[in-house]
Amino acid sequence: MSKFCIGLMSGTSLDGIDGVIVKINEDGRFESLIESIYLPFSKSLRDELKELSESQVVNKEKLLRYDFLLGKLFADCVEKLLEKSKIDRKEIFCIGSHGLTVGHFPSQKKIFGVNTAFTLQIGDGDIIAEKTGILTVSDFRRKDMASGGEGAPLIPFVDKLLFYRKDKNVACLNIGGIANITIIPKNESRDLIAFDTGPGNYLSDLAVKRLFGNKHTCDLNGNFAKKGRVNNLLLERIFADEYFRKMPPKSTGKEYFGEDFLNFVLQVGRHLDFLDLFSTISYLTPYSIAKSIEMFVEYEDFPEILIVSGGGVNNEFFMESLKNLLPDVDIISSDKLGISSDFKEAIGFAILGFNTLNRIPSSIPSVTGCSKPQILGKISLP
Ligand SMILES: Nc1ncnc2c1ncn2[C@@H]1O[C@H](COP(=O)(O)OP(=O)(O)OP(=O)(O)O)[C@@H](O)[C@H]1O
Ligand SMILES: CC(=O)N[C@H]1[C@@H]2OC[C@@H](O2)[C@@H](O)[C@@H]1O[C@H](C)C(=O)O
Repeated sequence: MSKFCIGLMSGTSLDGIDGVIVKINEDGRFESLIESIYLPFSKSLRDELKELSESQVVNKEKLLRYDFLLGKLFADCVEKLLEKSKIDRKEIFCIGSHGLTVGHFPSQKKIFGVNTAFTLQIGDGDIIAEKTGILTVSDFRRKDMASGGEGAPLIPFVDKLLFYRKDKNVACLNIGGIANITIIPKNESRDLIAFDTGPGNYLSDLAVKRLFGNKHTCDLNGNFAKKGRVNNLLLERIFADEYFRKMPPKSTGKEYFGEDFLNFVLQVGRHLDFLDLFSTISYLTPYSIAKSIEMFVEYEDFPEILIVSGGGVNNEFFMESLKNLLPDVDIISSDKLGISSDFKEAIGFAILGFNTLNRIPSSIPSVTGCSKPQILGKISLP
């Protein structure tokens, strides 16, 4: 019998909460999207979350209170989903909640002789379970990290489930705050490869505000970027960043491709016209994605189709640049294949929650570098 599951996601763009109700069959296969909702954060909440997730100095009390606050906002999102869908909460098998990442430090650092690496997503699962009365799985990344993995990306499991094809190598690209890809070889005996390619909407959102004023929350449809000309010298200088040279598994975050990175680019490109400067910053996203895919040119896994999701699908400059950079790849939005590009990750966390409760491992060693496939997350009983 298939089951209703709820997925909740709040990503690195800090724009709001995506929530879905999906139907999953007993083998763990996605059947259909039943309901979806997007709850944007207010401007002042965004600013607080930005401070919390970017500042090096953490206000302990603020961190803990926001852990609670987000738990409550995620629970509100569940209530809205139930109301909209008219589904009784007793019919929901589980909630899978990603939370909101406030820190992600996957590279090893020795403290008191011990190698450490960890990640933190807030929006406590206990609060969600208590307020909704529904079994909740949260905190998905830490078990992977505990076994030596990067803790990200986790959606590749879902990408394979949704998009695997026998006849073609497929790549799934999500352009969220950070961009990431999953390469799914048609030859099932080959390993899945997935990693964060680098910047995504977050860097573009920061740059648009800095260069064109705070009234802009993003580069709507890529309109500013389309007006400028990419400066190749600046592009090569910023593409020289060591993250782009690293081999997968690798993951990154706003700590890396955020304010500090933007300050560096603005400093190096200070002599440029604002539109050209912005176009170049923006171009770094499709350029680094295309270069990541080109790495596979010599391999049998080179993707013939690129299925794109995430808010970046709406950025025409990103999409047009990708098409020019990858002329041999068929680039389509996941919407064309029946998976909402806005809600793919929320759908993913509903599936990951279902996996946990069915003891299905969701992390993949070839993707995150964990020592063995892990059953992820923490379970909060209602
Ligand atoms: N019409 C549009 N034009 C340009 N950009 C857009 C448009 N609509 C959404 N975006 C971009 O998409 C972003 C939100 O993307 P998304 O919801 O995929 O991010 P996320 O889930 O926070 O990211 P992540 O996958 O990194 O966790 C916005 O911050 C904005 O930059
Ligand atoms: C630590 C963290 O929150 N990482 C996110 C982030 O946003 C995109 C990219 O960086 C990806 O690695 C990941 O999210 C998706 C949902 C994932 O785990 O697949």
